[in-house]
Amino acid sequence: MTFTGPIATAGAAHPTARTRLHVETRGVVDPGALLPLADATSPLAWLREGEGIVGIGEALRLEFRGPSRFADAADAWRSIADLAEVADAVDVPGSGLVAFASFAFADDSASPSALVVPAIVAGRRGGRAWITRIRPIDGGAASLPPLPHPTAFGAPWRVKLRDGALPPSEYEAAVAEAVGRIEGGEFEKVVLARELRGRMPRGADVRRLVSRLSTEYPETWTFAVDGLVGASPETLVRVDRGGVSARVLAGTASRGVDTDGDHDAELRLATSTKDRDEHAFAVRSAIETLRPHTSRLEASAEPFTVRLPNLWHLATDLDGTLGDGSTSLDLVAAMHPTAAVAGSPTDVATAAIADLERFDRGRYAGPVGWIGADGDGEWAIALRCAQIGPGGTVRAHAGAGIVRDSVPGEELAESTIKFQAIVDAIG
Ligand SMILES: C=C(O[C@H]1C=CC=C(C(=O)O)[C@@H]1O)C(=O)O
Repeated sequence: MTFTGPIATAGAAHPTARTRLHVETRGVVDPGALLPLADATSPLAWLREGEGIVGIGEALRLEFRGPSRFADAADAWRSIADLAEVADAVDVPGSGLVAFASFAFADDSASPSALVVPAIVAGRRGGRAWITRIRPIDGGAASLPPLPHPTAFGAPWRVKLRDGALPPSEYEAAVAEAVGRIEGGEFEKVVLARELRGRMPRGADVRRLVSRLSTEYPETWTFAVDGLVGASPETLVRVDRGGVSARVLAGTASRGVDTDGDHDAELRLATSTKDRDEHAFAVRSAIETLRPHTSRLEASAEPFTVRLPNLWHLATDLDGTLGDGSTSLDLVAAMHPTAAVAGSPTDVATAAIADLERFDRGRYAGPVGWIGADGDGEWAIALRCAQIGPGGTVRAHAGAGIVRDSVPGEELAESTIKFQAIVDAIG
């Protein structure tokens, strides 16, 4: 697929990477919950443990497609940040100029990757709250947008999700085929996903879904960017004043039904050769891609277990120091797709996904997050999520890492547990 270049859409009169933005951040009395400030039908949000940012309106929006989507977005952002006039009286991660972004998983996806600079950002971090107002300097609004007001959530709504592409029997067949190819030496690991579909009622308040996810999964990154809503436990990369960190996840077990069963499930996962192998591929790929950009990079010595309400994961934390002046988006470009969502080796596994899944993942398993004017930012892998499309269509995806010892029925069950976050929140 060929690159079509940044596509100017809403926001400023003719928004491009050359658009000059005026940005003002000032501290405010803590407004309490941030979500009631967000737009009801297309909220922008990045939340964890009661902190984060929400965006309202659009000052600038750029879209990117094709294999160069990350590099093009990174270049565009450098230009936008260089040209912006920023007065930031708060100076914490997320204050000042920020863009929310979400990228398609595959180079040939029909889904555009979007970089959205809100007209207003409301944030809270480390006990400080702020409001940022952003306007285009040329040809746009002459004054800053008005301060936002909270609005009550609209009526409750539910969506019944049904099997979409790769229904259970076909998913199991794809897993069996993948195991055969692994045994044949074609690749070592591939991550295969399946789809659920539904339709939201007209005018549904999407903040209800975001709110349910952040309440039920407070330790995850709850995000809403351009219709992509989810609660991801996996930090793709975080850059904060020269520090780089990531949380690699791969290897999953469902929670036990009682305390003893739960402890057994955790222990089985921590000692499972199959899960540790699957995890090792993901850690290796993350280290290999981050190392050239860091002057120091350390990984936790052993994988540890992370507990979510519905499942256990094996996790490894990476911590390092940026060595080459990369922005967080440059690192995202280098790291995507990790072995946690593609497989290993990356190229062969990515081709096998296209071949075995035979559907467009859209932004599922792509990077989602925010970037600031200095290039710092926080990015997750878009997991446990649903994409809300035109007319209220909903597409949700969940997958599992397939290795030599994978059993189709067990991988299907694992994908079902992973769906639980979004299925329970939406349905
Ligand atoms: C591909 C997904 O999860 C990845 C992240 C954590 C654990 C995974 C696993 O155990 O297979 C997957 O690699 C998904 O949630 O759709």
